[in-house]
This record gives sequence, structure tokens and C-alpha cells, in this order.
Amino acid sequence: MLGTGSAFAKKYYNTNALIYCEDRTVMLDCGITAPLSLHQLGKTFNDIDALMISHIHADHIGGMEEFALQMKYIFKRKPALFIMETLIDTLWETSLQGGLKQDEFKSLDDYFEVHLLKENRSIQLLPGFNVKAIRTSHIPGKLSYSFLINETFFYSADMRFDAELLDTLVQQGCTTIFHDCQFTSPGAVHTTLDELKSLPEYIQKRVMLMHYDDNRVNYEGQTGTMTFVEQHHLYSF
Ligand SMILES: Nc1ccn([C@@H]2O[C@@H]3COP(=O)(O)O[C@H]3[C@H]2O)c(=O)n1
Ligand SMILES: [Zn+2]
Ligand SMILES: [Zn+2]
Repeated sequence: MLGTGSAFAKKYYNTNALIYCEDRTVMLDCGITAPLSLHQLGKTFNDIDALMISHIHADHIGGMEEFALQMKYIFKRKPALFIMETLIDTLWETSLQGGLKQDEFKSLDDYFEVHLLKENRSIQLLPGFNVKAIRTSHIPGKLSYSFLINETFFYSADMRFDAELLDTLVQQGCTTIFHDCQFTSPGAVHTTLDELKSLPEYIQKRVMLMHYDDNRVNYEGQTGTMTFVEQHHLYSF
């Protein structure tokens, strides 16, 4: 995990991840803190084969300009970008083109090999890396996606509570759920700790908490059977 904190976390950085599958590395979201976190792990952007994006908020895409520029001018390689088609215009038009547009470079394709994700359909993006994008509710009027990886690992990114979805995923064989967790209620745009604690035991035991605020210490021991995902830890499934 490059980071496990919320959008405004300083201690735990933004919730972004590296996924290792076979000999490839996929970055899952690239927020403001991702470049520094990579550096602290002794890695560079050149260690990354592909980037996958959940939605357009700076804690998930704020490091993308640096990623794109380093790949073009330092490493001289075009990484893959796995993204829903519905996010592309917003990402380029309203977030990235201010820094990346220049005479000869006019779209995301000039910086990335763009591969489209499919909604509600698992597709193989790399050997041993199958992803189903699931549209989940986050901010009113804003598209946002969670990911089911290799049919067994669910990564919420940012979503409001959806007990029915979590139940369906577990019934269908999902063994591990990394879920965003806001400590205080109500959870206007995220899922709260109280909501996650209301889940039945058979779901809760699969849930690990991420995207939390810097005051996590106040909630340790109060998370039911759920534990915290830790920054800079490697999890194997
Ligand atoms: N309607 C909104 C929109 C945004 N926010 C806060 O801004 C953050 C953006 O990144 P995030 O991780 O989605 O968390 C959002 C809220 O903290 C919020 O609290 N309410
Ligand atoms: Zn976020
Ligand atoms: Zn968000």
C-alpha cells in the first residue's frame, strides 16, 4: 500500500496501491502523495507497467501529471492506463491538460496506452490480473468505480455504504474487501465505521479498513473484527 489515508490525511498518505501480479506492477490510483510514497519505497515510476484509476479526485489522480511527465521525459516509455471510458474526458479536460497539453501532445493517448475497463464485466488486463469495474455511489453527480480483482479481492476506492453489494460479492466468492472508512457519521460521501460495523460477521471478517483520517489512534480497538490496512505493507492473496 502506497498509502492508506483519506483525501486530507498527512500521516498515512492517500489511499493508493501497487498491485504485483506475475512480473507486472499496476498502480491503483495515483494521488498527490503517490510520488513521494514511491520514492520512500525506493521505487520510481519506471517500476510501474500500468495505472488504474477509480475516479477523479486529487487523492486518486493528483500524482498523474508527474507520472506522465516522468515517463515521457525521463523514462521515455508509455505506460498503460486502465480506465472507464466515462472518466476520460473529465480526467483530461478538467484535470490534466493544464499541465500536459502542448503543441504535439493533445490527449491522454499521447502519454498513456489507454485500455478501457468494462463495467460489471471481468476482463483480463494483464496475465493473472482480471478486473471488473463496478460503478458505486460516491459524490452526487460524479462517476466513481470500485474494483473486483481476480473475482476474489474487492477494492472500494471511495464509496458510500452498500451492504447489498458487499453481500453479493461475498456470496459470489469474494474473500477480501479493502474498504474506505470514515470514522465519523454521517457518511455523506464515504462509508462510515458504524455502517461497516453493522455488517454481519461473515462479511465483516473479510473487511479491512483504508482511506481513514489521521486520528486513527482514537478508533483502534473499536473496529469490530475489522483491522486496518497498513501503509507500506505488502498483502498477499
Ligand atoms: N460533496 C463532498 C465532496 C467532497 N468532500 C470531501 O472532499 C474529499 C475529496 O476526496 P475524497 O476522498 O472523495 O473525500 C472527499 C471528502 O472528504 C465532501 O466531504 N463532500
Ligand atoms: Zn478519496
Ligand atoms: Zn473521492
